[in-house]
Amino acid sequence: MLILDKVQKSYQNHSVLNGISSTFQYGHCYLLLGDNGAGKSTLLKCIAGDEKVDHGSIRGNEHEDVSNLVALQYQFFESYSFLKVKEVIQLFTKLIANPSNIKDLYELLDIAQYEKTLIKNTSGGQRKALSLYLAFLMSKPIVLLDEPFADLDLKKKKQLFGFLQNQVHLQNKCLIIISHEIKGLESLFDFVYIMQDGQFIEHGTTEELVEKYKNPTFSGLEAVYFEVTGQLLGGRIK
Ligand SMILES: Nc1ncnc2c1ncn2[C@@H]1O[C@H](COP(=O)(O)OP(=O)(O)OP(=O)(O)O)[C@@H](O)[C@H]1O
Repeated sequence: MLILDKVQKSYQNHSVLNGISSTFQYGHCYLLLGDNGAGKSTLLKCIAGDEKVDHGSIRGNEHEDVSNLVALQYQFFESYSFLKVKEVIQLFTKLIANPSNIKDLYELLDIAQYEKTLIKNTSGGQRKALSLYLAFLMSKPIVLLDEPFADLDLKKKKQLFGFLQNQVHLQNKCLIIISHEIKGLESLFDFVYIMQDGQFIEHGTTEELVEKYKNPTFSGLEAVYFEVTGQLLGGRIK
């Protein structure tokens, strides 16, 4: 279990997380929605221990340090410029105590097609795919993903959807996913949290929220997001 208790974080007097509290369980997948700058990435970095919180706490059961239990996929992978993709994967596989066998993810992300490319010459999409692969290679029980579906075609999105479902239900992981590309993927998410100005302004199970918020133009979570924030998923309209 991951417990956030009144988490606060500021950058140079700019308050980014304003007292966030919640509990996240293993075997569930959580969708984190919010406008640009709402604080979503900062929250994931704090959970991963990459950023220190100013006040409040992030912990597991019995006050355990969760940062060792967490793998974070970054939006951009900038390291190891002069290594090839395959070499980075080999390096990580050697460094990790119990690397996961995730051949299906390797194939799904078409990594074989660019495994001989230097990191500095890979495309943004390929780097993202590599960071997604490394996040799962690490065999951590809590995995935090930042826009994993972006840059994937519909077929790949569906395959990744299946992979993530398997990670949650068969591997009993806790996934927290920032994603604005959720059309047709809603059933992956057990719970939805909507962030605004560093706070959760709404949360609940996907079913509860879809039942609570209806809209004549939008359906599913698009309707929920519009009703709660007055904005379109992925773009402002107010
Ligand atoms: N290292 C940093 N130093 C200073 N300000 C930062 C830093 N990281 C984030 N911020 C600021 O914190 C706020 C929240 O940023 P964050 O990246 O967490 O938002 P987000 O919800 O993930 O946005 P997006 O959807 O655009 O990625 C923004 O105003 C951003 O400029």
